[in-house]
Amino acid sequence: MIRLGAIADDLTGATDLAITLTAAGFRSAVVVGHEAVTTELGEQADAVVVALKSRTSPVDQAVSASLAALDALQRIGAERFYFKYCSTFDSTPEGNIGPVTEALLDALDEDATVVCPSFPANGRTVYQGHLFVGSQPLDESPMRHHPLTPMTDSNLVRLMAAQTRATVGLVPLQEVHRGSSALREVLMSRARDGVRHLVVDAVTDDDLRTVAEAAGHLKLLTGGSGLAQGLDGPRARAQEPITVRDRRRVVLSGSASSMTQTQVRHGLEEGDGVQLDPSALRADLAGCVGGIVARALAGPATPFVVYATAAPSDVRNLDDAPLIEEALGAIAHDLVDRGVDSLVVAGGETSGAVVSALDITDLRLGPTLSPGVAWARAARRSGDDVMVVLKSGNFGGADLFTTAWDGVA
Ligand SMILES: Nc1ncnc2c1ncn2[C@@H]1O[C@H](COP(=O)(O)OP(=O)(O)O)[C@@H](O)[C@H]1O
Ligand SMILES: O=C(O)[C@@H](O)C(=O)COP(=O)(O)O
Repeated sequence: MIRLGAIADDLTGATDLAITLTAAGFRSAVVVGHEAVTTELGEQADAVVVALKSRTSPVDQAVSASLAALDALQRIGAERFYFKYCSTFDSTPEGNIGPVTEALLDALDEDATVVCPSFPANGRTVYQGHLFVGSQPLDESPMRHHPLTPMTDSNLVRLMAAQTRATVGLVPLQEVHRGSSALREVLMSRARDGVRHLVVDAVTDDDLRTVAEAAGHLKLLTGGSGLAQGLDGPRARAQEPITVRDRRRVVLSGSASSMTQTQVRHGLEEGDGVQLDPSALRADLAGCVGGIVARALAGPATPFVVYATAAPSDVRNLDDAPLIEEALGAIAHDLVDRGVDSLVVAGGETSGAVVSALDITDLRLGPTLSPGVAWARAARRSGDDVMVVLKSGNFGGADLFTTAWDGVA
């Protein structure tokens, strides 16, 4: 019987959470969409994370996909749940974090939950309800210019209140520092007073462990992956061995995040690459894909980086986003068809597109490269496996695109 059922609003978020759950001693599996949740999986894993692509989808679609995932997880025995969203609270003014949390609480007949995106290992902390990225408030960080979910406020209470009709309240750090028993009393009493979404401050991993312990009575937790450090798995040895046979090292980057831009520039200095040109893609998608695949296969570039954005000025028209995703998915498909057995993919939406083009059903996490970034063995519906790193936009060091293969190749 699985101990934890999780729902992640994008793919990199799902792998990020599974990395933390694996470290916390859960045998974890990431599955793509609710249809891939099976009874066998429930027997093999202690935690199942359903990866959705719902972060920027219309609210009603995000809600129905999340409820379908909840239902599938309940069917394989899950009684405790985790809604994973971005540690930078990536969302639109109307959702989808608020409406999905609300719908999950209703379906579970629960009064309240915590809202806890803090992830100190990657510089995301929450103080007095304000989300910081490193030393900058969220709205002064590069997230202000994110192409799909620009974040122009750092106040989580205000952001969440705009996305839900229910009451949102703040549990400040002082309450967290009183320890888990006292904090649990606070969470319970605020819930009795009708506060449904409890934004809890946390600036260190210790704070997160206190929050997780205090929230032990809640059926639903919500947050980034950091909060999951405080969950106790059955301590199974859970990491998947990763083996890469093919020498070619290809990075597919649709991410427009500032860390990815640094990684793209570094990768181009160390290896080779090509930038996607939306107008050329629009004119002849198949021709562009074929040309790029041929160049990547000519290798052995270390690495070969296919990228959409190397500088903020590269993002000219957001309407190009689906075309870029389609192209990167098609490139991934052709490369794997021709024997490439490992790919580093940057960006959550982009990872969703690549995973769907490769018809991947589930992922098991292998060695970690940096907080929130790890290799995974991805099982395809066709029966073969491919090794992937699905990198969240702002995660990983500057040299990730060159060093990712050290130790597995
Ligand atoms: N130059 C560009 N022009 C238009 N859209 C872009 C460009 N670069 C990236 N995108 C789109 O922006 C989105 C980036 O989201 P994602 O893959 O989640 O990465 P991140 O959140 O790290 O930026 C994708 O849909 C991608 O196709
Ligand atoms: O919590 C996080 O920051 C990540 O797991 C995540 O969700 C990042 O999303 P993308 O930047 O869209 O990859």
